[in-house]
Amino acid sequence: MSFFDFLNEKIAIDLGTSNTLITYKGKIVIDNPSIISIHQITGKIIAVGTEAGMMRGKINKNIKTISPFKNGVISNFDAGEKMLTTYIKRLSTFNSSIFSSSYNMIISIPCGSTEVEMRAVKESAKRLNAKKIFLIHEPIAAAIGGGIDILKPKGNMVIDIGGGTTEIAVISLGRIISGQSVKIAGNVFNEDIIYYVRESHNLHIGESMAEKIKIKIGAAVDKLEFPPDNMYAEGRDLLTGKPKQIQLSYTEIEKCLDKSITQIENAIMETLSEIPPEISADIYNSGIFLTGGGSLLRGLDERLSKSTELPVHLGDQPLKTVVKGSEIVLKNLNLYTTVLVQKENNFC
Ligand SMILES: Nc1ncnc2c1ncn2[C@@H]1O[C@H](COP(=O)(O)OP(=O)(O)OP(=O)(O)O)[C@@H](O)[C@H]1O
Repeated sequence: MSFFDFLNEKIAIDLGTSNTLITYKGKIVIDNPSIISIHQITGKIIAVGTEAGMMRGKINKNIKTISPFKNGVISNFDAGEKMLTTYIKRLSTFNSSIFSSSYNMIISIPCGSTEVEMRAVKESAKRLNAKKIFLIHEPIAAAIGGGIDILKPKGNMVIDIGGGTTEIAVISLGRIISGQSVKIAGNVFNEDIIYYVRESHNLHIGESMAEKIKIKIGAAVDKLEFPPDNMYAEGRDLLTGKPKQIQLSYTEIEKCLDKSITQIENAIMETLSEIPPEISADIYNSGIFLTGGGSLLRGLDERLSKSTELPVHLGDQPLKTVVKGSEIVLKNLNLYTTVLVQKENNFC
């Protein structure tokens, strides 16, 4: 029996810019928005997760709604820790002593994380009583969660489009050999929609409305086989100040997202142009694995396939791939030790 077998309790965490997912005993037990509402004066937690998300843009000046993670890393330490503590405490529904006992924890982080950011994540986890804390780069976890055997001497390309970052990585023998972490992902798509609606329809919409528009009619190509119906969007008329409703089509949203998607395409092309020819040959045959919530944008796989001239495989449950992969690594540490983040394998 190895050392790792003695560490029984295992928790995998995907601390995403948009969503926090936690697995415990092989099940996803927390799947909530990464948002917390805090009273500005007392510091008291008002709401966490879905409930806090519903409060966004609708609360009084004493209550602040905070997204503690920006571009995948903690930007507000206090709020991030409070949110994580609440979620870990919720695990006591499954094991009443989990918060007082110590456990093994794996946390996925973006490739571009600095030493300081990684230390901050580890420190927060330590204060949550975690015994051993492992870090894993998101694309590695995504590839494993997507069923790719990354330990083989074979090149694989993974693109994970999240809320804050798009992680582009070429992996071989369990290591990222080339890659980029670009700050263009779901949140920027929302900003594009807010800007477009303001400029073209004189309507000021909030973040939640932009998110709804993206999910209901967002598209990456102008011709869809199954186009969504037009939708109504509400906000404040910039000219009269009154509440107003407009109608939007998916082709409008496709146009306003085009610039950001082109930037993602450019980063993919740049990464492809830097890899060794043997790896290029592998990727020519195996194609690209596309995952993360942003990959759900209609027609994005088709568009990326056209621009790269490569097959693009869309994973199922793209919002859960990273945490699933992290969980697999934590359960099989003897096999996957080399894929964990260590100073010497921090390539991207
Ligand atoms: N159907 C959909 N169409 C388009 N975008 C979607 C859809 N569903 C979810 N998203 C977007 O996916 C993003 C969240 O994806 P995901 O949970 O993979 O990211 P994250 O892990 O929170 O972020 P990051 O990896 O950048 O830290 C959000 O921007 C959300 O709006």
